Amino acid sequence: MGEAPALLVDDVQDGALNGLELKNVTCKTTATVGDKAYVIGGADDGTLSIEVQIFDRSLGEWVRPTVRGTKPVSCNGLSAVPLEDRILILKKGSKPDDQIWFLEIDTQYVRQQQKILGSEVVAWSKGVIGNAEKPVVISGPSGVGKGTLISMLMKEFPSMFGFSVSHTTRAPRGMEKDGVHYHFTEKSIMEKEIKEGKFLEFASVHGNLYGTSVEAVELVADAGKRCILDIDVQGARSVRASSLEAIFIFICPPSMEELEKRLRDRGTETEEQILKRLRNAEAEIEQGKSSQVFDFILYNEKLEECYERLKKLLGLDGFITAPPKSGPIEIDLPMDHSVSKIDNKIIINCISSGEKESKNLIILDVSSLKGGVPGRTRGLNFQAIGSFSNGLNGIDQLS
Ligand SMILES: Nc1ncnc2c1ncn2[C@@H]1O[C@H](COP(=O)(O)OP(=O)(O)OP(=O)(O)O)[C@@H](O)[C@H]1O
Ligand SMILES: Nc1nc2c(ncn2[C@@H]2O[C@H](COP(=O)(O)O)[C@@H](O)[C@H]2O)c(=O)[nH]1
Repeated sequence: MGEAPALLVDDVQDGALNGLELKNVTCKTTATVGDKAYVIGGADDGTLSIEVQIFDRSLGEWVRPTVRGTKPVSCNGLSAVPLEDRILILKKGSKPDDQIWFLEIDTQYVRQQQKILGSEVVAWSKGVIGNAEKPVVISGPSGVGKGTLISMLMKEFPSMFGFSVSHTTRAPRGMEKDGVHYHFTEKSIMEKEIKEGKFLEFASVHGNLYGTSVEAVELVADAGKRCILDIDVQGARSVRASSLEAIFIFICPPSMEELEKRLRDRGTETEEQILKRLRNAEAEIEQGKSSQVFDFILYNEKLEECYERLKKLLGLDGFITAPPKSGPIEIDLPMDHSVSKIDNKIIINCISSGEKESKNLIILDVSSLKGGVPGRTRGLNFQAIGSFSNGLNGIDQLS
């Protein structure tokens, strides 16, 4: 049986937190986890995003953490519910797709960032109802046919897959477009952005810097599509170690001779580059076959056969046309609500004007949360009880 409902929202409307004065507090909320009180709300300096400050009770001092992820824009009020490794934030008076957020405070990603920076880090991720399909990471030596296979998949299933557009410091090839094939950038800029935590992974490949930005993966998720990442083995290893749950596929050439032929026939690299890519290919193939990173290895000998096996792996064999795309499920929370928590259930009590008590409840189940950075916490489930004037977006009311 669950414990008695406990109101965990601690609005600091009176400007005081445990006897400490807070200046200009408007629409701020605190959530206490252990010795730390997280003060979350609109910035005092007039910026539009929600800011975070931490009061460390054990040290008796304020800490301004490094904040990773896209910050939510400020709103008319916030509720905060501490969970194990993150704080659930419900935004009042925001659009349905912008109401549920998580402030990660002790997730794998946050701990990793704290280790790198040696200071306090928190990270924002948006709450997503249900479970989206896992992203697909495709790796393999240069010239094996990754891009060709991905193009075929995107052409056949345009509404299902979205490509994660990487950043690179290499020069564009003839037909390549900035922002479509890659974000072409400069080394110094990319290095600065890596330090700022904008990249999910990055690696030096064949003498240039390549990386997947958190935003590149978020953009695909926002479009309701399954993300495909075309990255090298080092990048795949980094993603495997991150909080992003994905399927990892390694594409192998039938032989080194065939790989060389494909690279030469493609005609996009200089002789020096071809030789460098072939040298690197031997080590990549060895790592791809022996490492624990990859879930599947596909040999790309005959293109059509390899493509059919790829579709089978992704559960797409037998699809005559792409399955219909369903929009994201959203809940439209009313402006007036109170929040409590019983076990893994967050009870949102929706109070209509004139009512003292409400019979309208939304119950958010946070028992199966997954992931976090880059940008999204998935696995939220919900149940709606009663009649809602605001209604639920994208789903029928359950009772
Ligand atoms: N099974 C195949 N048989 C013959 N040629 C192939 C096959 N698969 C791909 N190719 C050709 O090989 C060349 C390299 O393919 P592609 O550019 O897709 O490789 P890649 O793995 O994406 O390389 P990179 O990592 O350098 O981007 C292309 O010209 C493509 O048309
Ligand atoms: N670790 C990463 N590797 C990447 C990324 N984007 C591409 N790549 C890999 O680089 C090589 C070379 O690509 P090319 O376009 O110059 O031929 C190839 O193996 C790609 O898979 C990335 O974001 N991160």
